[in-house]
Amino acid sequence: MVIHKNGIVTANADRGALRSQLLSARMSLPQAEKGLLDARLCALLSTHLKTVYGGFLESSDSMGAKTIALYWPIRGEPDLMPLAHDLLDAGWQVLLPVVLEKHAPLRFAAYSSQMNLNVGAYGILEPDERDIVDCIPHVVVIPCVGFNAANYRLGYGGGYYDRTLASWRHAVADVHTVGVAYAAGCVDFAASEFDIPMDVILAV
Ligand SMILES: Nc1nc2c(c(=O)[nH]1)N(C=O)[C@@H](CNc1ccc(C(=O)N[C@@H](CCC(=O)O)C(=O)O)cc1)CN2
Ligand SMILES: Nc1ncnc2c1ncn2[C@@H]1O[C@H](COP(=O)(O)OP(=O)(O)OP(=O)(O)O)[C@@H](O)[C@H]1O
Repeated sequence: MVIHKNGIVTANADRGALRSQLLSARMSLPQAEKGLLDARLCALLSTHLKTVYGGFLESSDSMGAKTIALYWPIRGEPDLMPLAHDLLDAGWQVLLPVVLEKHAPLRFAAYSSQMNLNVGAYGILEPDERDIVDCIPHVVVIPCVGFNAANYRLGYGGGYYDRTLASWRHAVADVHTVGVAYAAGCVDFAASEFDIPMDVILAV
């Protein structure tokens, strides 16, 4: 048995039970509180990007614009889309995940402010597949249902981000992975064989 510090109790290695308890806790976060936390997380991510990349306006260099993969929020995930618009204004290319095929790596498509999004797999809004780009993003921001002290994350159990990062393994040193979560998502669990730790977890 594992007693997590936020009071959740699960059997050892029961990722499914942990996932569903974390999800119901996250979905019951009051809207007003969520709004404040999301604004803090946008500010934290923005500061982090400035620290790593030296200011938004230098997002273009001789190699072209910097690319960042965000996500369209579902199931009470932090909403970082307000930051997407600031990043676009500052010259970043913003990408969103597209599930073209189940049990396969994610693809990423260019997002722009006025675009219409389609309802994709799992009911998640995503850009049209004609906007898919083949590049590996400089930064991938990954929502976490839970995370542990060693920067491993728990997602929805599809293994999509793990498969995607594994598929970039030859270039993975160039991809900066940022897990984002609410602090209540910090729990103890053992990493599984496919789990790839995040470079950084930002939690509010
Ligand atoms: N906002 C957002 N978009 C994202 C992700 C994400 O984590 N967040 N993804 C990150 O991967 C991908 C979608 N991944 C998903 C994986 C599983 C389920 C899902 O509903 N799973 C079922 C159980 C799985 C099964 O047994 O087949 C469920 O929860 O009921 C949803 C999304 C791509 N887009
Ligand atoms: N690189 C990979 N190759 C093959 N299967 C993989 C790979 N990565 C993960 N999987 C499979 O995906 C399934 C889900 O993995 P896991 O529980 O780690 O998902 P998750 O990280 O919570 O989900 P997600 O990344 O979609 O948010 C597991 O059955 C695992 O075997």
